[in-house]
Amino acid sequence: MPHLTFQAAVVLLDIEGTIGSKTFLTQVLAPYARNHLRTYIAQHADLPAVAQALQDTVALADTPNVDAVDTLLQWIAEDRKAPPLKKLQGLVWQKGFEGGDFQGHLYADAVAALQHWHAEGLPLAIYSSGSVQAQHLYFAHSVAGNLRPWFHSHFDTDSGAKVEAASYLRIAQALGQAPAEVLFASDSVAELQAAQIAGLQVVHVVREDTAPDARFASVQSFVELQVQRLP
Ligand SMILES: CSCCC(=O)C(=O)COP(=O)(O)O
Ligand SMILES: [Mg+2]
Repeated sequence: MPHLTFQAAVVLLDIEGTIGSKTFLTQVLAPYARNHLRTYIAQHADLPAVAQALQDTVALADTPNVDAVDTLLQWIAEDRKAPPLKKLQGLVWQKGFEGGDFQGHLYADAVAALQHWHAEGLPLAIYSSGSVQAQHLYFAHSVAGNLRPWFHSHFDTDSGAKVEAASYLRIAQALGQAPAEVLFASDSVAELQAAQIAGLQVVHVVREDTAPDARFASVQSFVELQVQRLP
């Protein structure tokens, strides 16, 4: 039974730890990227997106003069949400998603809530560190089938870092909504703090591997959350 009710014009959702499990990223997607990254880059170095990501990796690297691929592999090991890594991961994962090696993980309660909100005409948007291209793959090849039509918009760190309030203001503007009319759901307290500073409504999603935080209204499952659509 729902015990938390919000009124919103758009629901903006984080992926990892919120609607999908963290372990899918750490146990499935990250190892796949680790195993295929070097070969992928060698075969696609002429693609502008790959060349740009390599250039950005060198610019962001903590240690100068280290091979860009070694830096990227180190970032995978640390689960670093570095934008050039996330862009490259999306490209590397394409074959795995399209070939059926894995499907985007989604919690059953999240699928039910997304389906319900979509059927009610409530626009749904995603804001993830995963690139928009990777998000498209994730939902086109999810455990619940092709859910891409359910989503109105996708945002990644091209809109700014997820821990900066300005990013949420940009997203609200892109959605054509006042910040207060957007509800943001995430497992990350730092993200919720940034979104709240920007004026969004926020809800903390506390899954099995997330520490609760008394500062935020929270749910353990989307079954507990009701969203009434603002006109
Ligand atoms: C959609 S790509 C897979 C998820 C991913 O790479 C990621 O970094 C998820 O981060 P989030 O901001 O959704 O917690
Ligand atoms: Mg997350």
